[in-house]
Amino acid sequence: MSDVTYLKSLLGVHPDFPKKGVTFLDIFPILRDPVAFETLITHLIHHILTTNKDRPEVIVGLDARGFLLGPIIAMRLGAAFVPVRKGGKLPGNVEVVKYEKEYGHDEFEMQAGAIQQGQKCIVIDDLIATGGSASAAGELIKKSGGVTLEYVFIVGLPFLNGHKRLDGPSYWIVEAED
Ligand SMILES: O=P(O)(O)OC[C@H]1O[C@H](OP(=O)(O)OP(=O)(O)O)[C@H](O)[C@@H]1O
Ligand SMILES: Nc1ncnc2[nH]cnc12
Repeated sequence: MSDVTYLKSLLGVHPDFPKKGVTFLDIFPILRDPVAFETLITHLIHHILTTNKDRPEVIVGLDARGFLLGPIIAMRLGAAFVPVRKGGKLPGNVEVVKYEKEYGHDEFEMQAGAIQQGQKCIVIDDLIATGGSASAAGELIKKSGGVTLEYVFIVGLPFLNGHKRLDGPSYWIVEAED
């Protein structure tokens, strides 16, 4: 079985969560299986290193499920990890961007000075739906002077066209069907 088939087989599928009409795709069964989790991380590292000719200097993980992947990937690549958090949770000076997502709206923040001018960044999250969250993270990176090499996800919902809103290339391992 390929990595992709294996990881897809473990995804949880929850119709009408968190609200009617949304089918929630749950990555936690992958994290509960240590072999699957290792497969996932190795797949993402291999993808990042073979697709980007520049080595990433910063892995930007999105609140909350991007926090489960970003630090592991950053450590394996010898890169910095920088969190993008929901509004009001980070101390000190922050950059702020408001955004719409598949089932509501929110606010993302990044600590001022977390990314140095010109640093090469990869955005990591569990899933891209409308692309609102990832594009807000891209805006925060730009405001901080960073450059986004790629947006990387476990799951993509390409029928929602979220990837078309991003200012750079994107990749997902598993494609969800409409
Ligand atoms: O492409 P979008 O339409 O923006 O949707 C994708 C985002 O939605 C989910 O996070 P959520 O905001 O639900 O936060 P959580 O991780 O704290 O549950 C998911 O983890 C992505 O970050
Ligand atoms: N369909 C979905 N499943 C899981 N997380 C999501 N975030 C936004 N849309 C989602």
